[in-house]
Amino acid sequence: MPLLRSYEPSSRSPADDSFAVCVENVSRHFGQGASAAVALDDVSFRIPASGFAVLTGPSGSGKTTLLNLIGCLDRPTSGRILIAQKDTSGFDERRMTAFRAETLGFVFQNYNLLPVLTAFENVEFPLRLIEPDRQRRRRMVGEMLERVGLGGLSHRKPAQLSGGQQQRVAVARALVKSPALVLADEPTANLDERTAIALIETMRALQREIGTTFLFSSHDPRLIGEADTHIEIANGHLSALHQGSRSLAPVKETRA
Ligand SMILES: Nc1ncnc2c1ncn2[C@@H]1O[C@H](COP(=O)(O)OP(=O)(O)OP(=O)(O)O)[C@@H](O)[C@H]1O
Repeated sequence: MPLLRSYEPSSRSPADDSFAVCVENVSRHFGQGASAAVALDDVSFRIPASGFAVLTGPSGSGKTTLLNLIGCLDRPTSGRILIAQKDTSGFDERRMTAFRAETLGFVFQNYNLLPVLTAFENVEFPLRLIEPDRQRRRRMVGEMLERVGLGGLSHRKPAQLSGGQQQRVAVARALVKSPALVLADEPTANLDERTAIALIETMRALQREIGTTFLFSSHDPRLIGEADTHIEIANGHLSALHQGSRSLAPVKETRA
């Protein structure tokens, strides 16, 4: 039986289950006094579960700040963020770390693979925290590397792989634990056109197969064109939210 599994959220209600991410009235301020900066100001939106979402905005608009908050790498100054029906605002550091390991996968513009490890070991690395059975872990890694088209190259180290192949290793590493949400920061920025298209197709196929939700920060029109949800931010505010072919007004939430 294939080891790739569909993500099954610990449901509270059918209404909750339909969203992988709920950002509710989130603000993030940095510094104080004259040096204070408002990176995000009262931002609210939702990303449906098992979808392809893209986040766009001009330089300095707050994209990285928002991805860091959703990735549980930072905390909002006010507001709250629910991921896979879990309110992350009450998490202490230990819970944040465990939640990241279990629920989130990350793909970076510069791949961020560990250079001393092979492709296989890079993909296996995040599983060590959550899958103690070595045999099972190795089967999951092998299956995922096959799935991204790198079955024959699993013994190679990152320096022996092309940029596109390295990014496939990074996608396999992010997806091997079937996370609820994968956050990807400009994943196609360093790839040529053909390689980028092939990577987008692979991510889309895996998203449909596993049911993981993807949230990309990207300027890539091919990724934006593929998105089910398009979140636009400008100057720390939600400027537009497009879902499917519809364009929705920014969602204003009141806290429960
Ligand atoms: N640690 C910080 N301290 C002070 N200001 C910050 C900090 N991090 C971000 N900012 C400010 O918050 C705003 C949003 O920054 P952010 O990095 O989120 O933008 P971005 O949309 O990701 O930009 P880019 O596309 O250029 O990477 C900017 O004005 C930035 O200067």
